[in-house]
Amino acid sequence: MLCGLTCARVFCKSKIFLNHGGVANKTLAVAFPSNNTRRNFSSLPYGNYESIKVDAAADYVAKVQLSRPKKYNAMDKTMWHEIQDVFSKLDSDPECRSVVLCGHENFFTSGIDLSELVEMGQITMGDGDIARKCFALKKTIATFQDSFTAMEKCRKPIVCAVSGLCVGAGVDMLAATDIRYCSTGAWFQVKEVEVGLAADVGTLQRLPKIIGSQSLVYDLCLTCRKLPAQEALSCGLVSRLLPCHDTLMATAIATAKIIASHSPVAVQATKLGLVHARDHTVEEGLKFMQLLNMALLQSEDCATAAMSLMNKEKEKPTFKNF
Ligand SMILES: CC/C=C\C=C\CC(=O)SCCNC(=O)CCNC(=O)[C@H](O)C(C)(C)COP(=O)(O)OP(=O)(O)OC[C@H]1O[C@@H](n2cnc3c(N)ncnc32)[C@H](O)[C@@H]1OP(=O)(O)O
Repeated sequence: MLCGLTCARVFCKSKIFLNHGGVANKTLAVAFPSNNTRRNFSSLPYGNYESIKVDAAADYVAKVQLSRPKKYNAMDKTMWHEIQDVFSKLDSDPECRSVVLCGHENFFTSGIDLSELVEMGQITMGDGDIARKCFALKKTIATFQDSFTAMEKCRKPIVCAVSGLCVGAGVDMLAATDIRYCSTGAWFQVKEVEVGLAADVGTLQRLPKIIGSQSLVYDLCLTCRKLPAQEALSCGLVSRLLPCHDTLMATAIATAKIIASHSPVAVQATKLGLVHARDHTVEEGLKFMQLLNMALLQSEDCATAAMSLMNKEKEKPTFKNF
């Protein structure tokens, strides 16, 4: 903190001095190094996916689109694997600062590909020892869980845009994202009980912490009724309801762009702090932030941002990738 704020003061003074000397741009060059280039996320290492498409929605904003349209984006093994893979890669890609996750304009996803459930059923049917079957199933469930947990672990905030249906594992996935928007006509269904399962890839853990009402959580999870867009908005499952898919996408991208314009250090630390806060007491969360910020307050981003505000700069400062 000391280092960051000291830098801010030094920069601040030098700007005043340089302004008098009429070379303010030099100050900007020193304070806001611009080493940034636009990245096309559709190239390697993101170019070889089958069930998802990865693209650049804007500078520093990756767009991940679920893409098995003939099956309403049902999640087969490939898609589960690719979701895990892409969010792990985006997590450590310094040129990605935020992500927009979307599906098709008529469907986000119809949940797990039912053939995966059949395959899991076959494990139980086969001859062989029950303990070994149990461990095989446990491993499969853990692999599916890891896909969505990779989204939560990805330090880059994820803005999820849902149009049309979002069923079963789609809700588990949605619940692992950070900002959720939908368009008119979207609907959500926690369908697992209807297919003879208890949801096991995140809905039961994350949904109660997203929507305040326990009664509504039980209602949705036990009746499997379809939650319409307007009710999803009023219960807080989504924070914005847009009139159509195009406006939804434009709004989600605009939000992701704003996030990408901020200090990546501050943004990523904020996501870490919020995910931690969800699962800990206030006291534990405050201690966690002491430890996190005793490092991060020393970032040059803090000096840069503070100086820009103090000097009432018209242009937003730029920050190095992270
Ligand atoms: C360890 C376990 C981990 C995770 C568990 C997750 C649990 C879940 O996800 S539960 C939810 C499972 N999903 C479903 O039950 C949805 C099943 N599908 C439907 O109910 C309907 O298809 C629909 C989504 C409501 C859409 O209906 P409709 O508009 O009439 O279109 P269809 O003709 O039915 O579908 C078009 C095409 O897509 C195929 N498809 C749709 N969803 C799935 C799916 N989940 N799995 C596999 N295939 C799916 C459907 O069969 C059609 O394909 P065709 O080849 O054209 O027949």
